[in-house]
Amino acid sequence: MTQRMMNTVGFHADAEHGHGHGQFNPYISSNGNSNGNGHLQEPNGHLNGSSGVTLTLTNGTTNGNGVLKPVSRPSHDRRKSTPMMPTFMVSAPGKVIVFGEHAVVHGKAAIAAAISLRSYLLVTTLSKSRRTVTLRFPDIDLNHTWNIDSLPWDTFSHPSKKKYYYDLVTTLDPELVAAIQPFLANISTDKSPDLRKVHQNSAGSFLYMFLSLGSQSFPGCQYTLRSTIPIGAGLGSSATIAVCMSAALLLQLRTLSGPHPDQPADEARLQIERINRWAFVYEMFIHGNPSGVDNTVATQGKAVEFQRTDYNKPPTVRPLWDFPELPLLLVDTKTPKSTAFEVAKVAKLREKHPKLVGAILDSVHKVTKSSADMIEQLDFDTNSEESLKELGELMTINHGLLVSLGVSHPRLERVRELVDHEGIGWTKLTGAGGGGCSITLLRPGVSREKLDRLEQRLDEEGYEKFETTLGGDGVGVLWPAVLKNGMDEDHEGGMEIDLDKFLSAQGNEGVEKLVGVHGGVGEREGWKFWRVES
Ligand SMILES: Nc1ncnc2c1ncn2[C@@H]1O[C@H](COP(=O)(O)OP(=O)(O)O)[C@@H](O)[C@H]1O
Ligand SMILES: C[C@@](O)(CCOP(=O)(O)O)CC(=O)O
Repeated sequence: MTQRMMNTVGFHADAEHGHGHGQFNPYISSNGNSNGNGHLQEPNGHLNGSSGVTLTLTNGTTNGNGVLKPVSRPSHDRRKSTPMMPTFMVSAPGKVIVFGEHAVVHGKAAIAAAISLRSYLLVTTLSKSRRTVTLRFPDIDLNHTWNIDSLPWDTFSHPSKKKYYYDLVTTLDPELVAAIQPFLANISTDKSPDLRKVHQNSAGSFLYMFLSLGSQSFPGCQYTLRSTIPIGAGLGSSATIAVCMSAALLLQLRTLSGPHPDQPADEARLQIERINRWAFVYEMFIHGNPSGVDNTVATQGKAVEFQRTDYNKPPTVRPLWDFPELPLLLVDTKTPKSTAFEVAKVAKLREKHPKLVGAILDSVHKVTKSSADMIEQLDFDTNSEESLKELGELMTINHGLLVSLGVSHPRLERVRELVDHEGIGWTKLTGAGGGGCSITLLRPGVSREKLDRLEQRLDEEGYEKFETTLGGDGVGVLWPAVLKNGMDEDHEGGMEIDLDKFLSAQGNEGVEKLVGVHGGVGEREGWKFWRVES
């Protein structure tokens, strides 16, 4: 029988959610109206922007579990101070592109699936008197603090520039990018030029989003990120950070409803859409010309067919609910690459040979569409050699087309060669190429001996093998940051995740054990997700 991943990951009856600590509710203010979708409207009929939301929500109180409850007050009341937000956490998954990378940047279709490796962002609100915002990204040795009041709010809030949380932003405004530059100048001056550039890029993406969405009244806070995804390996690490940051800021601004157990799928979809839109802005700053597929999968999770034909419009995203649990081997070449560089290389090649490269991109598109059709056929069976062979052949073709676009790497070709030599399966690069990761669809019934031999060779040659499942949940929220993790629990059976614990968790295992969405034992109580699967 065909094994379908959707049965194995992340699906629980709603009744299991919403108990324990911190459940979100749509926040309807006393003077704001709901538009029927649980979204706030200003009296003038417009949806609130970030500043509007801050205003209308300052009358919320918590129920002791960090759940905000709307409280009515007459409109002439003095504005009261916002109760301090509990420390909370957001998380987003990495991805593999199964078909269609690079072609997707040029308007063709791609299929991508979420993986179980994830990024985790802890958001700590500071006391009212501390007017600073800090990025703490220990994985890349970045720790930088700005004074909130010194940031260029005037430039970003000018009526000709101001953007709201519901806006679709498809290009970066050069004037706003320029306004940020002075605030990047003194970052990591003691680090190597390359690392400094990475830090400035991360910080720039953050500031662009923070200044676009926030306002000067934003509380002081610290954003601490840890990730179990290898950086720059083609598994969408940057998109996970983009999604975590977007979700965190939108939650801080209280512009999101949910996630909560009885949330209608349509409403959940809208929240996901909003998070995704701002994650795309972050990605634009990091990569220049992203397709949006990475942030879409990191937000929505599961597996999707994605296509963006017009960059001024949202992409077409078709969830592949029945995406099969493919027997995949994920190999990291441990060769760093730059997505921006590889994407620019293909664009240059296309400029030089428009017809030829156009034909290659069209072929990739056809491969992607054929594989989507194949996967969705009822008789596709992950235990059948025939089904896997058909899909595997499409992977081989896709890889060949990527080679002809010039984005493979000798280390990727070496994996393919080793796999082909043993007749173990079908291999293609995944992500931007130029290094990074490959995926191999394993042929059923391959002997353990052959697999061991391959693993030994890969090990000897400095490759790293990852075990991951495909199609897990998208962006998740832990509000407040309290978890049952079998460690040092309090009398209520939960453990507060504080900054020190988070920073001192040892390696990927330590992070997973402390805060992991799954923690190795299925979905954990506490983490909540926007459910869009209907
Ligand atoms: N754990 C992390 N902590 C901080 N920043 C990260 C982390 N992982 C990724 N990034 C950011 O994402 C960039 C890598 O993105 P990219 O080149 O697209 O690789 P990937 O293929 O993994 O997405 C890094 O340069 C950094 O800016
Ligand atoms: C090459 C591309 O299709 C995927 C890049 O993925 P990654 O950054 O290598 O994880 C670019 C994009 O879709 O924006």
